[in-house]
Amino acid sequence: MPSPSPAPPPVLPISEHEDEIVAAVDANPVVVVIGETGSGKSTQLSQILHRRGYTRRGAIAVTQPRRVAAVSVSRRVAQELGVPLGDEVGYAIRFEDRTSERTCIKYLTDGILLRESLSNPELKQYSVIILDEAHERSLNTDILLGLMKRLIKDRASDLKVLITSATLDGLKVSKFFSGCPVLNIPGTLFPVEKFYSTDRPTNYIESSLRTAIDIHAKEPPGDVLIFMTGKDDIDKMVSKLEERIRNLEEGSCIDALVLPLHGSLPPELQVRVFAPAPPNCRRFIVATNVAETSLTVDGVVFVIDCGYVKQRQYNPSSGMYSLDVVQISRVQADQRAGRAGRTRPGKCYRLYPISIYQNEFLEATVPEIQRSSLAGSVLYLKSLNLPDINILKFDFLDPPSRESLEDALRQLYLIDAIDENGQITDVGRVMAGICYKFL
Ligand SMILES: Nc1ncnc2c1ncn2[C@@H]1O[C@H](COP(=O)(O)OP(=O)(O)OP(=O)(O)O)[C@@H](O)[C@H]1O
Repeated sequence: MPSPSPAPPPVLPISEHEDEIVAAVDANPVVVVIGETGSGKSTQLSQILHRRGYTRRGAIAVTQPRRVAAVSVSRRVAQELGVPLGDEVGYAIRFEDRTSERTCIKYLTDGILLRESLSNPELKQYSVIILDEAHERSLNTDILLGLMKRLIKDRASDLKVLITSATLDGLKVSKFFSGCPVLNIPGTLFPVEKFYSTDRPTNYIESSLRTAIDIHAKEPPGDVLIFMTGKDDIDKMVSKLEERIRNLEEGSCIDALVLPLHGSLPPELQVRVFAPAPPNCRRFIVATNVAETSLTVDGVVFVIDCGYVKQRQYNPSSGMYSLDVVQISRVQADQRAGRAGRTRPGKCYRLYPISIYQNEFLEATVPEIQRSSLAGSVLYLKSLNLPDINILKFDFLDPPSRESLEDALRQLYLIDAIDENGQITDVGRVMAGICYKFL
């Protein structure tokens, strides 16, 4: 089968800093790369290092906190290099491994990299590990940050680690990695104009609907990405939006197609959003925060951001999780806005006043590690058999509370996963394998 014809290489802000990036990577085991949304971190860094010979000794792994991002970014990189997906460029996500022995650029979820390190703690198959979207502060990425810190001591001569983020506090990460260099890549590709509401709406679904219909009626062609908090809101939004579009006067607007996008959608339905829009048709993509980072949906010009997200919160005193709708952080708001302006100028409608963005939103999302049960992660760390590891003193970028670490140890002891000395049991090892099989 002939290879797909290569897309013209984009001149992205990051491409203009290729020499500087390569010089920093040549000279240091760890480099932090901070770049604005759409500057090219996810798609270009791996290609730059591949071009400069870093795949001669091993593959480049690029982690993503979300499956849909691992698939879509690897697809884009394969397209840019003009190779079939699964050959030199591939991806590995839960239940799906699209790589071969020839794969030298591999996109994978952070959970899959953790699973790989269970059977191969030194991750010798990789010459470069890029932890992408570190600002998301997923639990798995935070554990990987700690593991990378150990790993580069053992593999200082043959492993490079890059940590990339749109907004992560570079100095803090640099300090964590003993003062490693931080490269700030300025510049975005296209401008995104931001509009704020004067008040917080009482009903964000209704307000998003009104804004979407307004765009459809008044704005030139361009797809609309609408952020909702979860599947239930998305289902409601999709059916109401379809109904309102049906009720518009015939011929008053171009055609419309409404597509949901969330983590529990089967992959074949998720990828529908990456297919080109039918001619003369505006697509409305109604998504959770799976669309917040790394994704480029070609055609998206307008973003509607309700300012909320559904977040799991663990309470170690009760041992219970709650699922709460909470305000997003400024980092998340900027990531959401950054989904527009990637292939052309865009507009972002924030359904909250600028004062809320500036004064009420937290600067960054609370790291998942500080709001999760750590039983699975502690079990994982124990199963690695790392020498001299003390879980209560494991080197985390933002350490979880002692209470949640002790809670995790207690829970693991109660289910016989560790013994009274804190050593992992045979049962614990089986459990760790099962946990990470499903990541
Ligand atoms: N599937 C795609 N279709 C069209 N253009 C794309 C696609 N994927 C990437 N691009 C182009 O490449 C640019 C860089 O994308 P990339 O994902 O590498 O940026 P990034 O810096 O990682 O952004 P973010 O931090 O927002 O994830 C986009 O702004 C867009 O112009």
